[in-house]
Amino acid sequence: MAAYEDELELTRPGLRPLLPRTVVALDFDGTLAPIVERPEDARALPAAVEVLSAVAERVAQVAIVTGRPAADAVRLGGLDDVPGLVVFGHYGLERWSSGELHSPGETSGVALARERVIQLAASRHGVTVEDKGHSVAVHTRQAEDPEGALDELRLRVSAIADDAGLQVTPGRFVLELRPRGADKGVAIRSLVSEASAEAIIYAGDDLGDIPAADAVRELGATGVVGVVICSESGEAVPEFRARADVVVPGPEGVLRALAILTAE
Ligand SMILES: O=P(O)(O)OC[C@H]1O[C@H](O[C@H]2O[C@H](CO)[C@@H](O)[C@H](O)[C@H]2O)[C@H](O)[C@@H](O)[C@@H]1O
Repeated sequence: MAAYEDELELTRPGLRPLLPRTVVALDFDGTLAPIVERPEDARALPAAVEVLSAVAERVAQVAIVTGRPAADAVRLGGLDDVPGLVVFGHYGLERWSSGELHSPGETSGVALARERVIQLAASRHGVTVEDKGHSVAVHTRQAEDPEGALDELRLRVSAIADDAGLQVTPGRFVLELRPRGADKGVAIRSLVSEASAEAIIYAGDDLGDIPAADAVRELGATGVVGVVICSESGEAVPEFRARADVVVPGPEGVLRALAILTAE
């Protein structure tokens, strides 16, 4: 237990006094919610609401920044009980706070992409499509050879994205087709700016979290103290782990680190 505390304090000495002026931002899948076979079965750890509520009392802002629709993350996490929580969904395209969702209108190109990836998945055992409204995700975790299936699909999904005017965001056994422009780095910068924060803690694990980690570093150059936590439950991508100050054992480790950091 002391190890996290030591690591967090050693990584950024003086972080604790800055907590009232700190933003704590977390990814959802793999960071608050353990990875599961089917996206619809993901749930935040039962302790998440209690820990995040306690953190919210000590810091300037608690936020979730996820590739999921914001409302899905709130529902799957039971997060509407966390005071003052802000949830950026679709990598920042959507914003949820105090029960209100701000979401853009229909995103052009998604209907075409949806139709084409459903066709693609239909002939491939274990390849599934998650329809997220503003984006679609092609998952291979349930295929016999998830990595092989992902590799086989990359070029085809890329061609569909080009035709639909969308971008492909790869992740763990998933290729997402989504509107260009939003990324987790933009979301992190706006959270820090809105809160006039002097410190930012970000926890994540996947490729989509890299822009957030890079934003933390860029903000560091402007004097904002930053800590990047990698949630490692056996699947964190090396590119994100390499950017982390602290590696903790999965969602339980993330909650424990936050509880230690914000303990009185
Ligand atoms: O930004 P995140 O909150 O990490 O969301 C990224 C994507 O996560 C989800 O997929 C991942 O988790 C699933 C459930 O554990 C797992 O089955 C899948 O293999 C992972 O890639 C989610 O389904 C996507 O929509 C998110 O964009």
